Amino acid sequence: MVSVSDAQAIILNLVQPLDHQRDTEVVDLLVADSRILAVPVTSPLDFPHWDNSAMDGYAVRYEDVQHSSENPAVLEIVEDIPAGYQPKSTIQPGQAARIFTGAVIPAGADTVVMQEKTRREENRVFILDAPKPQEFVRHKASFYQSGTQLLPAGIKLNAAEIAVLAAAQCPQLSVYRRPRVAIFSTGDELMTVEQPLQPGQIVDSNQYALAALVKQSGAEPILLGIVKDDPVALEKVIAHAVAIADIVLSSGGVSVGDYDYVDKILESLKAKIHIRAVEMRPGKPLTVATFPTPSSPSSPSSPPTSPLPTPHSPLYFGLPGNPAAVLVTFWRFVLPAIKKLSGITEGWEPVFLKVRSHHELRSNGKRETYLWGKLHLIDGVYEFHQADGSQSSGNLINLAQTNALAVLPVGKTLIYPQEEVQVLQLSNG
Ligand SMILES: Nc1nc2c(c(=O)[nH]1)N[C@H]1C(S)=C(S)[C@@H](COP(=O)(O)OP(=O)(O)OC[C@H]3O[C@@H](n4cnc5c(N)ncnc54)[C@H](O)[C@@H]3O)O[C@H]1N2
Ligand code: MOO
Ligand SMILES: [Mg+2]
Repeated sequence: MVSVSDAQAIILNLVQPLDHQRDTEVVDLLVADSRILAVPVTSPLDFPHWDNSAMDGYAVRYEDVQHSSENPAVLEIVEDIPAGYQPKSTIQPGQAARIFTGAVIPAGADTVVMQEKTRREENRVFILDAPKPQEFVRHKASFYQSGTQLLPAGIKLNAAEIAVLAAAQCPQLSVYRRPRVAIFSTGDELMTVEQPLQPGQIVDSNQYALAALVKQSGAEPILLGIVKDDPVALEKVIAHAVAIADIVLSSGGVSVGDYDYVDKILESLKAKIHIRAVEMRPGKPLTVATFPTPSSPSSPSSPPTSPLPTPHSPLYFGLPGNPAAVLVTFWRFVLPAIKKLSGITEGWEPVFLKVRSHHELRSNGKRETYLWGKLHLIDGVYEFHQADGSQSSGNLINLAQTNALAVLPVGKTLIYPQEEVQVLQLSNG
């Protein structure tokens, strides 16, 4: 059994990020949000493109107005310059141009006086207060110099990056393709959400949970359905899954029961098993394996998803079947792996915050324990509230609305109310 931190290190070490040449696609800017930029972007444009005004007011020569606080300068207005127009005149001593925010500074002027510090009389303006030299001029290239790197590869495109790319006139971009994550559930007791349940049967909620988690991570879920606890059926699905996906997630069948076949089949398919159990609760029986190359081509009876180009090295997670264990192991281990695979160059690891606990929190101290609940903001300070009801890994119901997991390290059995506790903040919260 490995510790949680060793498991994280082993897993991240196994992840081969997508290739910046082979694993990319071109997308329109309007649908590029949340994608990962695959090539650095440079622009032939300076930002600002030209000296422009930061205020509505008057473009002036500083030397004309420097003593205006004691003795207001009176300047002749020679031109009106709204945003979007190229000025025609060169401002001479004793002259000014009416100018508006974002408009091009005319030649000869070097300073803008805001409107509120002036008085207008027909085509003359009185400067009532001396500005600072070059005040309210946004200088050409002062935000960005053309030809230098505008955005690096490996970043997620959110609203700010999309705005930058739009301003730099990039209507299309090269981004990493979405990682492909195959998902299936194992168990004779499992039914889909539409099927009537007979005694002993339950709904395969893990498939739905994992599909949502994978989609939220930016990856593409490939749903392979429910597989019976039957070695032949399992072997066929696993072989297919590793041929078509970057990451495979199965749930169930990784403990020591007579019908827990996943590890044996991975071995028969020549997978290398790196982790069989992790010192955590929930989530102890977690299998992590790699397939150096896809073990077989896509079988004819499988869904029509084309194989990934070889070589690719799929990473297999055999998640425990208990519903809480599935969510916790996804958040703790699978999500960082998807992030690293996706081409993001940094920040794959989970984010832990130190907050105070509202309640007493308990663990048996034997495994690193993850308790689910909610972060509340109390007077600007986060407080962790454990979910009411059972923290059994078979209980899915009180996981609804979870936005954080409190973490009690091995050996820690009790956290007092108001004591500090580490929490894993969940991005879906
Ligand atoms: N003798 C031992 N028994 C168990 C151990 C152990 O160390 N020794 N570990 C326990 C822990 S901890 C966990 S977690 C589970 C993991 O079991 P498996 O991964 O083998 O999963 P299953 O046996 O197939 O199912 C466990 C449980 O989860 C329900 N389940 C399974 N799949 C789904 C699904 N897709 N959707 C909803 N619920 C699902 C299943 O019905 C079982 O109730 O093993 C413990 N046992
Ligand atoms: O470790 Mo298991 O996931 O608690 O039920
Ligand atoms: Mg089992």
